[in-house]
Amino acid sequence: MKIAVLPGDGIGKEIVAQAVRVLQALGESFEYEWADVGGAAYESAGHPLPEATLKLAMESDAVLFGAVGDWKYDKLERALRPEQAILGLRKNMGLFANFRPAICYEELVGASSLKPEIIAGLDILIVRELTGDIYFGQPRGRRASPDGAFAGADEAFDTMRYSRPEIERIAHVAFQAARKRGNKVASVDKANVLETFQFWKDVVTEVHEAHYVDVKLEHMYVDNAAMQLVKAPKNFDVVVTGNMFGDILSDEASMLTGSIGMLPSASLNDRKQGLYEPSHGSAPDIAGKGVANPLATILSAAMMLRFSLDKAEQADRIEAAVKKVLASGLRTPDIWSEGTTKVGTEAMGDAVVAALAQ
Ligand SMILES: NC(=O)C1=CN([C@@H]2O[C@H](COP(=O)(O)OP(=O)(O)OC[C@H]3O[C@@H](n4cnc5c(N)ncnc54)[C@H](O)[C@@H]3O)[C@@H](O)[C@H]2O)C=CC1
Ligand SMILES: CC(C)CC(=O)C(=O)O
Ligand SMILES: [Mg+2]
Repeated sequence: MKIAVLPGDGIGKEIVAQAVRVLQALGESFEYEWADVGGAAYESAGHPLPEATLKLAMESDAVLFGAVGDWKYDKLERALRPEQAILGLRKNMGLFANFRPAICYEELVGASSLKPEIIAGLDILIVRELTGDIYFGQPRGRRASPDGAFAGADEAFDTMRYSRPEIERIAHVAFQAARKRGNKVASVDKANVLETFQFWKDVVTEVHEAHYVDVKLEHMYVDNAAMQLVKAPKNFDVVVTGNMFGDILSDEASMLTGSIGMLPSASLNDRKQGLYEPSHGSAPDIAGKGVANPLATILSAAMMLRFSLDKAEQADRIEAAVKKVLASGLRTPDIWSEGTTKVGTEAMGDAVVAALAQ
């Protein structure tokens, strides 16, 4: 089985290196092929998603991805900016279903900025639609404002849109995931203001009534959901929402787990092919310092084993090894607290590899 390894930029290289070491320690005969992506590919090939990288990703059984982006590319024309690489991979591979599990490990209850009783035992799953919404909607651009109070002034615009099939398929994914967990789905929208999200709510309701009446469904406006996530996060089981709201809410949810460095993700298409990446970005502020938390990427590799490579037992082994390492008291700076031992990215990788052998 072939894994495309795309480390990307910033801490992407540091954390993916640790995830690959952990995968290699499993004793499986996976084939790995590395390629540049994002800013690194812009430097080496003049484009953030070169054809060869896309071809490799499309032909592989799974993609292990780090992160892309750096402030130094922010003035490039949009098509050449590193972030276009991850957007292009998601669109071209049809990776419409993004799973972001926010689990608070017992040992990290003290690392969260929330009170222990609010987050102890937390296990929620954010199901984010990943190939539609305002991130991909056309038209978009800049122009002279055609009408209104500021007619003639410069303006910029994007388009929020969702089609029925796009909403139906992500709703099915969320309801089916809920059946394997707490049997509860919160569909997050902004139906009180946006036509796109009134449609979202209508279609989710139809899918529910036609196929999943055994699953408890509630609808929640996104502003309320953002508040409820910090007030009473354990009331959630599966959260299903659009691309932009899912992006924002999953970063918020990451702090319920202790750090964004703990939140893995899986992005799947309808062929079981997937891209696996931490939910965070390239963290230019800490890149090159050897302090980034590699656990979100290592846990994403576990999701890859489970969802794309049919190696659920190996996924369990990695997750158990991560728990052992946390129980032993090792912490990267983002999850460090009094009484635990601060280590860097590589030492954390070493510890997970060692725990696998125990
Ligand atoms: N999928 C992707 O490739 C993504 C790329 N980005 C890009 O990443 C760049 C930086 O974006 P930011 O908004 O700063 O978000 P970010 O997620 O990279 O960083 C936000 C904060 O979290 C910290 N952080 C992130 N990952 C960490 C880890 N593993 N261990 C310890 N601390 C960690 C960073 O140091 C920073 O303080 C931008 O160019 C952005 O567009 C952002 C999100 C996703
Ligand atoms: C950089 C964006 C394209 C993506 C993002 O923030 C995410 O997927 O979490
Ligand atoms: Mg994000």
